[in-house]
Amino acid sequence: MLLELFLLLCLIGIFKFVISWLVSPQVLKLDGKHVLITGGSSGIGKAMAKEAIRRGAVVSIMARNITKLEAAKVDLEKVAGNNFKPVCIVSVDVAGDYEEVQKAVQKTEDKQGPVNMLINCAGIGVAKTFEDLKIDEFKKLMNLNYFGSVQTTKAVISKMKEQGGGRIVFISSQAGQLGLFGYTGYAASKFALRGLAESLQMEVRPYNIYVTVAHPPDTETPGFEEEERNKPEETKLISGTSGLFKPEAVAKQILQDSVNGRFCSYIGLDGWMLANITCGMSPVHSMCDAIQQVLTVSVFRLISFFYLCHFTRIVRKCKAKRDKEQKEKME
Ligand SMILES: NC(=O)C1=CN([C@@H]2O[C@H](COP(=O)(O)OP(=O)(O)OC[C@H]3O[C@@H](n4cnc5c(N)ncnc54)[C@H](OP(=O)(O)O)[C@@H]3O)[C@@H](O)[C@H]2O)C=CC1
Ligand SMILES: CCCCCCCCCCCCCCCC(=O)[C@@H](N)CO
Repeated sequence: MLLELFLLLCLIGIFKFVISWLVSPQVLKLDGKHVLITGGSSGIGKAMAKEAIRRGAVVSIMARNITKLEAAKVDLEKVAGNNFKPVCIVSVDVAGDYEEVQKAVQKTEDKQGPVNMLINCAGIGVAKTFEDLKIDEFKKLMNLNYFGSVQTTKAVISKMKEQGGGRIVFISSQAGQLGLFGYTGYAASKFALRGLAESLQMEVRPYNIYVTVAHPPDTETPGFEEEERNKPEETKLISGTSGLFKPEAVAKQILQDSVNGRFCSYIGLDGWMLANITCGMSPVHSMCDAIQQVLTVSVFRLISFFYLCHFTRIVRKCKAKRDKEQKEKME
């Protein structure tokens, strides 16, 4: 009995030691730090810019449309109140020419100093069946959602290493954790970010740089409204299980997770389950997270069968409904 207790204590000790060695990020104080946000003129990116300003950061935003950028600048500068710091705006296509992206990043650094936190939020959601998605749409999704993030990250990483630390955030999606109806192009582009982020994290950890991949559910943004217009019924119903969130709540969570140096950022109950079930071999943030993952993976896998059953039924029902409608039309 005593020996068993001793062995158990030893095991806990070793576990604790391993985890503490795996990660020990310090919380990054955003006050006075330069936060650069791609896609910062709308939706989640704009909400993140607001949250960063509230925390005292110096903010730059990049997007293509200059009118939207200027309008966002006015809105964002109101948030700061007495603590006014001008927001730097730069118009650039993050999925375009790499030299242009480099120049754009340089412009923000000339004004606001070296980037302490990069948030890759420029992206687009397109929901269509595999058959309906055009090859050009597949390419556009990968080009913007994946390569866009590669380009801006590449443009900041060397200086961030030299500075001795920082944060990189990739905005993926819950559709970057599981594939679902309508997202053959979109989910692939978001899954790609995870491979990039895991590999990059291993490379840059010795430089005190922490990478975060955020997996938001449906969020009420202009981009989401646009995506909803011709979204298949199946995608709407399946995504709907995770609910619809406010950009402010999503942004707050992601920023908090990034300053804490967490690899995975999620929100909501489904988000929590998905984060645990898809943890794979991603970096672990704390003892608490490690225990949660070890204990919940198999239970959540079991629960996932019920979700999958539910999704299969949705797909079958929608097909039956469509077949019936088509038959009625023919008659
Ligand atoms: N809303 C949702 O339900 C969810 C969204 N996400 C992800 O969050 C991110 C933001 O989404 P959301 O806030 O809804 O999107 P919005 O459409 O509201 O905002 C997108 C932003 O990205 C900018 N942008 C788009 N294309 C480019 C480009 N080529 N170069 C530079 N900037 C660009 C847009 O400005 P401009 O057009 O002027 O360039 C805009 O500022 C996306 O990556 C999306 O996939 C993830 C999960 C859920
Ligand atoms: C234990 C198992 C738990 C399983 C939970 C499953 C929940 C699945 C919901 C998937 C939602 C996908 C939303 C994508 C939103 C998005 O990225 C677009 N709106 C972008 O515009």
